[in-house]
Amino acid sequence: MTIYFYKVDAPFGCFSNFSLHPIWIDGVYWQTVEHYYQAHKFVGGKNESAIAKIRKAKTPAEAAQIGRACPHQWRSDWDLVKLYIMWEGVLTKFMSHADIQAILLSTGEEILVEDSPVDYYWGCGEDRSGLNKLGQIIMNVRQEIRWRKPEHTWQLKSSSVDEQLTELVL
Ligand SMILES: Nc1c(N[C@@H]2O[C@H](COP(=O)(O)O)[C@@H](O)[C@H]2O)[nH]c(=O)[nH]c1=O
Repeated sequence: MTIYFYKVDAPFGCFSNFSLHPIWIDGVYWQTVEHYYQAHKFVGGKNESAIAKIRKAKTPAEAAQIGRACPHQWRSDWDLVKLYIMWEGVLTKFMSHADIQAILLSTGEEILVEDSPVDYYWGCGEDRSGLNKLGQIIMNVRQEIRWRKPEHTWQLKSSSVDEQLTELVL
């Protein structure tokens, strides 16, 4: 069963980047992943003062509004780095908050889809044909957490460390 998420106050709303789960990255505090993601459009760009404005934005919607304005001021490599920035923010979020990490792991192998009616890159768009990059990142993070926390890795539970190493080497 595919799990669709989008609005923070709807089921699986904690998967949205707008959910109020702060993160610390490189000693810097961000109120939400959305604040972190939007601010990074301006790192090394022509208008670095936007970073502080986005960091202080009262809501993730406000952070997005500032971040989406003036695309000509974004860093020139934004399209190259945005997937990595998003992955880092989302991984940090689910590593930092045990309650939502448990919700993520409880989804097993279900497909996760950001059900945005307007975004065909991060979400699936109105007709659900979009790329769903955010859903893909969250599924990747789910697997990453299982690898980092072997107690969640049910596939490996039955075999010993020696057996696992042999499997990896062969
Ligand atoms: N959840 C959610 C949104 N979706 C988020 O917007 C971000 C993409 O922004 P951009 O790259 O600037 O188009 C990304 O984090 C995506 O998950 N947008 C919204 O306006 N409202 C919302 O409730």
